[in-house]
Amino acid sequence: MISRAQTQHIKNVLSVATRMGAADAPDDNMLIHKSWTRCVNDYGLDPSRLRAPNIVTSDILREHQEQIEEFMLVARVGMEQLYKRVSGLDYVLLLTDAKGIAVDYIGNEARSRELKQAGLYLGAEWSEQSAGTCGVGTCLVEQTALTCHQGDHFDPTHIPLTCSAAPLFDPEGKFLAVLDMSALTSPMSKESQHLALHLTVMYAQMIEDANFLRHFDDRWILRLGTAWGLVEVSGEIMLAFDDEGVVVGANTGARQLFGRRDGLAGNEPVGRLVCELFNLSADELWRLVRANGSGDRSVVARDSNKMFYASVAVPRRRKPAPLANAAPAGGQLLEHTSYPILDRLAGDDKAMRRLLDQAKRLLNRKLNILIHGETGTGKEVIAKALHESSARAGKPFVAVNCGAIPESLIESELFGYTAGSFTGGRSKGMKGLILQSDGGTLFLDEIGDMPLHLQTRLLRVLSEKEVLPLGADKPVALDLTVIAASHRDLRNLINAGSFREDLYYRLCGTTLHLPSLRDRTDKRYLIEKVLAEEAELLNIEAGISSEAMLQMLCFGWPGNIRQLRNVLRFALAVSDGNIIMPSDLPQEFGDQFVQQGGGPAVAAEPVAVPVEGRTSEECDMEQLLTALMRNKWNVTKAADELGFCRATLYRYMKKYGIVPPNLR
Ligand SMILES: Nc1ncnc2c1ncn2[C@@H]1O[C@H](COP(=O)(O)OP(=O)(O)OP(=O)(O)O)[C@@H](O)[C@H]1O
Repeated sequence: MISRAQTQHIKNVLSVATRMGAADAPDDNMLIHKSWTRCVNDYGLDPSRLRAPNIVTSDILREHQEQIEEFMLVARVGMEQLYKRVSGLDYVLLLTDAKGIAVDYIGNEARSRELKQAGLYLGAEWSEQSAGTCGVGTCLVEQTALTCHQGDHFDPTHIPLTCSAAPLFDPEGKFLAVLDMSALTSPMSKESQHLALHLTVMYAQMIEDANFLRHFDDRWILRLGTAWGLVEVSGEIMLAFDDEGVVVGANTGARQLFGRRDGLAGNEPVGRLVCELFNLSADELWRLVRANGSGDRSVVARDSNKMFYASVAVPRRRKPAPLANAAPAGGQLLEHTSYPILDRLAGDDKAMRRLLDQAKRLLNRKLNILIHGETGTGKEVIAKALHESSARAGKPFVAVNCGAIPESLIESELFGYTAGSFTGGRSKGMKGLILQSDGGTLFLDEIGDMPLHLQTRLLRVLSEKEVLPLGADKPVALDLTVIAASHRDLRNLINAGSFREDLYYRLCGTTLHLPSLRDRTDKRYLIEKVLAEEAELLNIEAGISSEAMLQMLCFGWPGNIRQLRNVLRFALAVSDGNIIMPSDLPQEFGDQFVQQGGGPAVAAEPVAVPVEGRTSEECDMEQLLTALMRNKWNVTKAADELGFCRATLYRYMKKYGIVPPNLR
């Protein structure tokens, strides 16, 4: 049902789109009106056809995320900072890629239904072609920051929204992403969004510059600014150059100064000598490096005659020197990326592989990490693996379950106490768990259960890097990495007032989301791995029958990998031989299998499968059965899921002797 306001909006859009098409009359809302015209004339969109938001599938979303995943890590830090600035104002932050797909999102979880309905959500497609004129889509086309406020939107369903968007470019100057700050409701006047646009532009620039510095962390960086005291920290204009003084990268500010951004004419600074671009001799350039912030730091750009203050930062990381007998000239040395402890945590599950790649890149950075996942998904296991793969391996790894320590003891356990400082304490006092982890990693499991007053003390430990034991008059300095974990969404706890927002931001330098076992596609790998580990403890060789394997693959695993380990331990204990049979599994396995329509359709005779490796035939049968059971034996749906036609699916069923339950 179209409202009166929407009908008026449609008329307005169509009248502008046809008028502008005839004579490109300038007006005060030019960008928006040009976009309406494109939507009608170029993309054939009809404003009277209301569109539901297009949210892509999780597989497609993952593909888009994978394309820019390194950049996303940097952007996430900026987004969290920005969200902190605007929290309580009901804004949502979206990061879209250059195709307009929202690859990252931060919003109020309590309003996630409404936000999803409006398309302000992870996976939403906001290109102009798909959504019409909007903050992200129009920013993508115009490559400039803008606010698309209420009636500026093309689609009448979007007219309650306000969206401020800013473009992000990669270190080569190519369009990379859009940062968008949107709200479901806002005051009528577009001016009300002035600050929102300003903040979006500012954080987009900060993210872009952080990405630039990450990309060129093995190069010299020349920073230029117009304020003398701020030039070391401002990223207004940055050029990366090599040991010969040749520019190898320029940020957006520098590209604008030299009149060129991707595709636009001008003098490309990359490839030229720094001394050619400014009135600087080579000696003066290196003097700037040595001056380290003091002395005369003014330089003048030769093209524009503009004066700037300059500073030069030394490379943060040196490229490894080529090895003797290394690859031929031009060949690349591979970076060392093998971390066996982390690598063994997953098989071929895409989400886990991505998470592990992300984890590897975080190693040895001074970042605290938050791990989120259902109980038993392996949060502590991954925290320990991160510790053991880092330079802190060999130093203490101290795990604390904040939910398991009685509230009355948690303070003394964590912070420790001096002799005689509390009744019932040890006479010599006690070094708390925080201090015990000095030099290593402190793993705080179930951080959401930590009482509020201790959150305040923990925050102080993290920000000041020192701890004050109970009864002590002087704090003790420490150096530690904190990995915190929770199965609950901490943002909900923040909204409910039981978790400190500042502590949350301090803890989540980055967040790793562990998938639940039922969603993992490497269940067979995990079953075989945990079975091998349990068998080794008993000093036996163990295997598993095809049917028991099938029942385990089809099980829902509410207790995740912990439950898997317990089930295998139980099965090995009750098994007659060393091959686990369906009868060795707890009762609920058989029950769930029959409810899903499984049963003795295949491999009535138990067959031991080797713990390592499997044939492609077994794999196909397994996929086939899983798809059939997941779709309640609906052959059409199962075939769709597998990407076969029905006839092919029937052919496979015949080949493996799979009989649907209703025909048995
Ligand atoms: N990748 C893995 N490979 C083998 N075993 C694993 C793996 N991940 C977890 N486990 C096993 O699962 C069990 C639970 O792991 P862990 O304690 O790390 O889970 P958790 O998510 O921290 O649980 P909780 O939220 O209840 O504290 C342990 O027995 C652990 O050995």
